[in-house]
Parts: sequence; C-alpha cells; structure tokens
Amino acid sequence: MVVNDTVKHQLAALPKADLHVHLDGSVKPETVLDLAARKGIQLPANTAEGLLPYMQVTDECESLVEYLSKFQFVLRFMQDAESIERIAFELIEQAAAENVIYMEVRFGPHLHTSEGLTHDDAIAAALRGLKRGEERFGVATGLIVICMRHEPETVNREVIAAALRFQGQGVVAVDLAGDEAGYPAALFHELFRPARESGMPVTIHAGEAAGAANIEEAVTGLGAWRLGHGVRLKEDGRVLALVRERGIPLEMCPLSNMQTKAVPGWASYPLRDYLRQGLKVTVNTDNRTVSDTTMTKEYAMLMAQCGLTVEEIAATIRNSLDAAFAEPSKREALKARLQSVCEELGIAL
Ligand SMILES: O=c1[nH]cnc2c1ncn2[C@H]1C[C@H](O)[C@@H](CO)O1
Ligand SMILES: [Zn+2]
Repeated sequence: MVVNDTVKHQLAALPKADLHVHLDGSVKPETVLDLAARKGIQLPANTAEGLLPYMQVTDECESLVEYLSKFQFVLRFMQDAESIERIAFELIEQAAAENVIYMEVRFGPHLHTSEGLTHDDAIAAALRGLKRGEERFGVATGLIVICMRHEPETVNREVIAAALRFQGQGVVAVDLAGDEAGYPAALFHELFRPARESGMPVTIHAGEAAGAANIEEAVTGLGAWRLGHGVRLKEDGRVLALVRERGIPLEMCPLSNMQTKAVPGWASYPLRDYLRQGLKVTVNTDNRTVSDTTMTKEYAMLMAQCGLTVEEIAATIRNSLDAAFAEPSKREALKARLQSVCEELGIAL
C-alpha cells in the first residue's frame, strides 16, 4: 500500500487506541534534560538530540535483552513521585497529539523504589499523572502494573498485592515483562493466582523472545486475558487455534518486534496473516522513545511493509477498543466515536 497524502490524512484523523505502552520506554529526552538539571545529575549530552543514542535502540539491536538495556538510563530520573506523575502526564499529551483516544499505560512499580518510594507511592503517582492527562487532553486512560521476570518472587507478590489495592481506582490489569527467554511463563503460575481470584485482568508478554509454548502457558497457566506481542504464535498451529477459539487479543508492537528480532524482518511479520485468520490483532507502540515510534508511524509501516489497507488498520483499532480493560459503556462510547469518524472518512468498518 502506498501511504499517499489521502492515506496520511485518514491515519491522522482516525481515533486511535494504544493498549501496550511502557511509561519508562516513553520518556521525552527534553524531560530528562530538565529533570537532570533539577536533580544536579550529570548527563552524557546536553541536548535532546544528543541524548537519543542513550534512550533509543538502533536497527542493529540484536535481541530483547539488548533492547531492555536501554531502560536503565531513564529509570534514575523516575525515582520520585513528582517525576513519575509528570512523565505519565506527558505520555498522555503525546497520545493526544496523534489523536489517541484511549491509552493503557504500563509500568513496573518496583523499578521506581530505589530512592524510597513504596509500590503504592509509585502507582499513586502514575495514576495522578494519567488522571491529569485525561482531564486536560480528553484521552481515556488505564494503568497496567507490571511484575518483572527477573525480580524475586517475594517482590512480585508485593507488586500484585499493591495493584489489587488500586483495583477499581485506575489500575486495570497486571502484566509480566522483562527477559522472556531467561524466565519462562511457567515459573509464574502461582504469582498471578491472587489476580485471577480477584477478577483483575491479566496480560502477559509472551511469544516475543520465546516460542508458542510460552504463549500456551500464559493462557492456560497464568490466565492471560490478553497477550503482549504473541508474535511467535505461528510456530504452533494448535496454540494458534487455542488463542483464536478463546478470542484472546494480541497486543502487537511492530517496530519493537523488528528491533528485538522477534522475527527476522518485515517479510515474515505475521500480523496481517493473523488478522486474516480471525485473530484479535491490536497495534501498539510498546516504547515510544526506545523504539522511536508513534501509532501513526506503526500504521504507516504496516501499510508500506505488510500491505495493510486503511480498512484493516481501522479493524485493529476496533479490536483494541473491544479488548480494552475498561467498562463496557466506555468501550461502546469510544467505538461509536471510531464508527462515526470512519463513516466521515469513507472507511468501511
Ligand atoms: O517488549 C518488551 N518486552 C519485555 N519487557 C519489556 C518490553 N518493553 C519494555 N519492557 C520492560 C522494560 C521496562 O523497564 C519494564 C517496565 O516498563 O518493562
Ligand atoms: Zn511491552
């Protein structure tokens, strides 16, 4: 598909949803400059442009583990409530700038406790930022709380307990992220039990740096309602059928998937095949700064590299709104907005 001016206009005008975006992967370099000045922290560069090499991966990135090494740089600026709140607010501002109407932001509270914040403090700060962003920019939001695979089980149990204390107050789900190949899903069955028992939705990063067996475990063992990435589902037809039959949405993040080498290249990127096979595919950014991306950029890449049509892009947005961890009435209202803009733009939904 050629992304001409008409298509660009349609992509800009479409109301979008981003269900999979990490807070610490989406910090603006300008904000790092400002926070470093306030905190008296020495930086390796003194312009936003100059900081990018420390915050972004290049095409030469070889693996998820290498990709994950980029997060250390920003985390030291995210150890106080004010900075977390500000960065969350600014992420909603970034979303609004490209007409994202619904965003679920995720972060790992334990990564923000090295200077004394508790898990609850970190979660409350992120929620304040999202709420303020929601009020200012009219973007509906939710917060997803992440357990990191490499953390001790005791820590992760506390993270889940903290997330549950904020159930119904902005925390909409829990997640498992980090080094998937090093720490398979099977290790975390018990960890997610309290979430399953409390009806807290679970989404699991699976099938990104490990194969379909990890996806099956995420679904049947951990009780995943949605899957982060799920790129490698195609490696096992039986697991693919399971995910399709259960209607489990895939939170795919194309540019990130290229960078972490979840697949060798665009030619083997399965997103369009999944869509056509009836899987509930959604498109997301993962990490706006680390991956140098936006929803608009992801869509343009999918059209140019995988031949998606604007209708198929709109279908992924509808899938996202169907899959949102939000009240049914909110989902329906957002879907009505999408429907009416599609009608105006002449896009069949
Ligand atoms: O794509 C990803 N896969 C697994 N883990 C990830 C990905 N993107 C970010 N993370 C990790 C690194 C962050 O520090 C952490 C919390 O957002 O989540
Ligand atoms: Zn992710």
